[in-house]
Amino acid sequence: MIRLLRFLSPYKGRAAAMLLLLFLQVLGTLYIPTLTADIVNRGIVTGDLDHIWRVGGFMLLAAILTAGVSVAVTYLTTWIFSIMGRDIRNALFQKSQSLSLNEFNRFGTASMITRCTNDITQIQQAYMAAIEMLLPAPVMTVAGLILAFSKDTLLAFSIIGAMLVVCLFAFLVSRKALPMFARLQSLLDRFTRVLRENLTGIRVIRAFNRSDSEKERVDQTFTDYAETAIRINKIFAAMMPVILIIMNFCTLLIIGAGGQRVAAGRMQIGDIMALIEYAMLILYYLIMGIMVFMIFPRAQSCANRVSEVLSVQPEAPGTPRSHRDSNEAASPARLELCNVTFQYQGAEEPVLNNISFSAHKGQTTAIIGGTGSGKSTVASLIPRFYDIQSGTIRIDGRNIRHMPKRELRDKIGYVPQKAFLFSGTILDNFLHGKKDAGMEEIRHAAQVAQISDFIDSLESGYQTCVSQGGSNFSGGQRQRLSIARALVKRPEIYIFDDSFSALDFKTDARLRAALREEVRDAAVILVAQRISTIMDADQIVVLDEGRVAGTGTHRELMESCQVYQQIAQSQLSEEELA
Ligand SMILES: Nc1ncnc2c1ncn2[C@@H]1O[C@H](COP(=O)(O)OP(=O)(O)OP(=O)(O)O)[C@@H](O)[C@H]1O
Repeated sequence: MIRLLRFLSPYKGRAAAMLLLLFLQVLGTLYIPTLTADIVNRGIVTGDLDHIWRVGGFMLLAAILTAGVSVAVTYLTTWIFSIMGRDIRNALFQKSQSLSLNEFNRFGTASMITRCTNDITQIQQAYMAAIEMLLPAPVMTVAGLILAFSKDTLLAFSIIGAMLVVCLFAFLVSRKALPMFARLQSLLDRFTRVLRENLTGIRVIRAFNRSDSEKERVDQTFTDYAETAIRINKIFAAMMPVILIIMNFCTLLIIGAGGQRVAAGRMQIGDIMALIEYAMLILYYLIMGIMVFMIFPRAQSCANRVSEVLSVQPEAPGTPRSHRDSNEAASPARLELCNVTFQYQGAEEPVLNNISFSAHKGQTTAIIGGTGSGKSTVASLIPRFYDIQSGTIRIDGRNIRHMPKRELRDKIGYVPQKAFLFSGTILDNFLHGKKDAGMEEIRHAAQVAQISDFIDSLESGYQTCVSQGGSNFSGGQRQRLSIARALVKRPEIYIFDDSFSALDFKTDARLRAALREEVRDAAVILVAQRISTIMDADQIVVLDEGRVAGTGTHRELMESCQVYQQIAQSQLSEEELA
């Protein structure tokens, strides 16, 4: 919690004003009982009406001012911590964008969503409660006790006695409640994860007739969360009557003992009223302070989870350099992979071993291989979604580790295996490729991607709404829209990660023909499963269990590479093979 206070620094002035006003609010709150005692002792008891009016008017003014100050404190507290929450969320989001996929996977999407939403809300609420309830507590207690002692020593000690009983009781309650708060947070993570899985995987669940068992699983998650929350609330529900009994008992004690002292002439009646109010204020703030202490561990565990993400040092960030090193010789290749070895975090062995190939401007380099041979992994290493363990990847002779990620990714148009569209309009999705793209460029990209006829046939054309993830389009349409989005960007390197798989053969062929013209200045990396998609490529890299089994053209590989021959034989007819 302390570490996150750095997010307050831009609002130091307002925070200082808030603390000053809070102090004034406490003073005002304590001043009113003193005036009450004065009215009773010197006005009511002596029948001095003037004194009652004078002090009563003053008391009204003090009450109005204190109320005004308290509104200002609440306003400032809410403003500061809402803005602070926004800033933490922004920082967390930006951090999550800068993490490598390895680092991101360590937290998981569901947990990242909980950290960005609920965790920060918990932190905000804890800070606000601390300001409004915890901070005034010591001032209120010390000042209240001083005032109580100034009225009567014995009765002031009875207030201290009540405070000790409240503290002991709160200690016993907190021992039970604190572990439950920690459990509640991890249950919330599970809750988000299961819910997300069920909502995104709804089709699979229905197709496999798993609705009932999934319903049970979701229900169990909700129940676990609800039961823990109910157990916590029960503890608090039981706590409140006990605390009220302690407060009432303290009031009775003050009235009983105070009455005897008034009868003995050692105390005035108004002092009893003041003492009761001091006792109530002290006990109220003490209880509120204790409550805040109880919600603090939960907020602390949320703050730890947020800080954990914020403090991640980017994995082997490399040193951005604007120029080539002396050992980074100018290379004719646009993209070069030299002895690249890569292992996923937590995996037992590397998925790629000593991969080397070069891709040239104006040429298509295809990557083919069996499922799980590492094709998509190669594609994801080029934009540095993951960092390699050994070897080098160069673009125009520059090691990609020495390039700022933004510069690197500006050079790349990446079309992922699973086409992903953002919610918004078709046009918005194209503009993701290039913010300032004109309509001409966009139409041209759509034509090359063989999707312009389809868009034109839609009633709202480029303004057609895209649902979350692009679910209102077919797989093939989503793929072509994703390809068009990459084309709008006009990058130096295109990476198509099995992005033609959902297209029929005719569209696939037409798209590749149009693409050849379009990408003359760029290097194209084309990952595919279908041999017909890559047969015409200038160069084909064959992967087998994370190693290069052969490199060459279709004709060369048909003669020299056994793995390629097997793939070709399984897919092509006798005629095509001949
Ligand atoms: N995030 C990950 N963490 C751990 N292992 C992974 C991860 N992603 C992929 N793998 C493993 O790496 C290997 C290569 O996967 P990759 O997706 O690159 O294969 P592929 O050749 O593209 O397969 P396909 O054609 O089926 O898409 C697989 O064995 C896979 O299990």
